[in-house]
Amino acid sequence: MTDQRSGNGGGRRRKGSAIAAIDTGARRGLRTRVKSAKGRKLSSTRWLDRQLNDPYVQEARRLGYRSRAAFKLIEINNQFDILKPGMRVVDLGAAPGGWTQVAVDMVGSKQGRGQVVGLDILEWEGVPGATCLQADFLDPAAPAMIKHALQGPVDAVISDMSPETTGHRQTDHIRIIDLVEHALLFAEEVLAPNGIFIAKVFKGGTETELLNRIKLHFRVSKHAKPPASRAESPETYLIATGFRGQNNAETDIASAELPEDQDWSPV
Ligand SMILES: C[S@@+](CC[C@H](N)C(=O)[O-])C[C@H]1O[C@@H](n2cnc3c(N)ncnc32)[C@H](O)[C@@H]1O
Repeated sequence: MTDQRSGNGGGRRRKGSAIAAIDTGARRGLRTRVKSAKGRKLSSTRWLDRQLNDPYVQEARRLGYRSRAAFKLIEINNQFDILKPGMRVVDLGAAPGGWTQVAVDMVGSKQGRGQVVGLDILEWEGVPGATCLQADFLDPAAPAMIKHALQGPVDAVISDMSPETTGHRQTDHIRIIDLVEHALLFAEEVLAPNGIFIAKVFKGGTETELLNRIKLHFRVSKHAKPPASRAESPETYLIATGFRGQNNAETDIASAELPEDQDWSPV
């Protein structure tokens, strides 16, 4: 995976070796530390301390991943065998780019296979091998912007989008569900038959309506909390596979038009 790495940093990396390194006891250490902090707000010193002691943070730095979140996608993929060479992937809530880097590696877009399009509301640095866009996904023009960048129907829509949390459980829940619903509607438009949808949700909060919709459009749906997801975080991931394919993705993507009053060029 040496040349497939999309970020900074040097050294060679074999497939899965990052996770293997963390698996050897370090993850157990992480769990202990995180549990001890559970329920308490961390001071900036303790936050820094936790960052320095977090093996995922250290491993991300060593391997040139832009975020420790990269390992969540690697672990989800290890568990569900989702991303494969040649796939076309849309990554929502992509900044600073950890998932995008992993997706680029897995589909082989740097070697001319597959395609990765990432989007975030924040300013972010482009990831080599991916088309990186900056826009609010809730902006009505954002789906057209992504479709415009796509070269055909999508195999996986993956969303790690999360709103800024307020600490108020119900507000945070409503905000993330809103993002997931928009991501799901978009996935229903662009996915190829058998496509995959992954989205971050908050535990205990996946609305029945949302789950019913997922069941209608996908053959299998599950929840997963990868080990890299901090134990005290309410986040969990919804994994839906086997898109039933009742759409016009090919035509819809090919005919997407952008409003002219804005600069839509990739970052
Ligand atoms: C947990 S971070 C994603 C980390 C990323 N997956 C990685 O591996 O580096 C969540 C992201 O969701 C983005 N986000 C939240 N609301 C958004 C929106 N309305 N449109 C686009 N991105 C959004 C945030 O800006 C943030 O970068």
